[in-house]
Amino acid sequence: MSETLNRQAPPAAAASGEHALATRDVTVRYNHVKEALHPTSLSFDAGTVTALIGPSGCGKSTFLRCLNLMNREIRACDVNGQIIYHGRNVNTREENLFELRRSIGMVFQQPTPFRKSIRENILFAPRRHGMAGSREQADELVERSLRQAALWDEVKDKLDRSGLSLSGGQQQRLCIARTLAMSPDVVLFDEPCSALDPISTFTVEQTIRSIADSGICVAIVTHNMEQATRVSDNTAFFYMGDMVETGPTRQIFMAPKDQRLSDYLSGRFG
Ligand SMILES: Nc1ncnc2c1ncn2[C@@H]1O[C@H](COP(=O)(O)OP(=O)(O)OP(=O)(O)O)[C@@H](O)[C@H]1O
Repeated sequence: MSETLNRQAPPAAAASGEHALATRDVTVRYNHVKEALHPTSLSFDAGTVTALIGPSGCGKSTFLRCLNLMNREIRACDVNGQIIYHGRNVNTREENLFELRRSIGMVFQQPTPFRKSIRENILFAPRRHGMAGSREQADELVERSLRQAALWDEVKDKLDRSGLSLSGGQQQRLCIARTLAMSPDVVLFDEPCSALDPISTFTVEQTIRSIADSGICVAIVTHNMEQATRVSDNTAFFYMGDMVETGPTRQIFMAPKDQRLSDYLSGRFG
């Protein structure tokens, strides 16, 4: 834990003055009534991992889904406030979701490979976006994406096998590779390891870290405090729909300011 917390400061992506992603007073209501997320302002920089932590039902997944407008897929869900992607508010009806989600990818709790070969899992979205035209380009994209997700060595000789034939941890890395194939500059992870064994978790965490180290902005919802300390640069703590405290991960875990965060970290509730 201390080794992770001693990590050097993340690349100064914010040196340019612009966050990869930010929210300003974002709120979410389900069924047009219940405010599950109270006004939340948070920013995310390229090359960093931000962990979103807090007890069950506090609104972390709700908030994460705001970041690529995924809550739009939920009926009667209102998202207000600004979601600013490279300086532009994308929380407008005019926003092209297809294009936005190409740049802001998402990996879910349960690995969800398509019922297709490993190769076709990677190429599915790029083809829909008119990428990966020639056989050579497609091969290059498959290899690059699988390498980035630390899966290439394990599957390079069986790219035509079904993605579903892989183990759970490999399936999750296939889903990560599939997301990376679109060359996103933000990747959102919603509890990506909660269905995985410890060894697969370790590999996925390393992958998440290397994705951020390659310059991509990463946000991850996690229940696992150790995981937050291992992979993240910054942490935001949510409680009952409020983003209560945020800061460098070391500070959040070593010197929490808010009593609720202190209580949460000491296991008084969870
Ligand atoms: N589709 C939905 N419709 C109605 N209410 C919802 C919906 N999704 C979430 N909620 C409610 O919004 C609140 C926040 O839920 P959310 O899933 O964002 O919390 P969370 O912190 O991610 O929890 P968990 O860690 O258990 O996944 C909860 O009260 C939840 O019941």
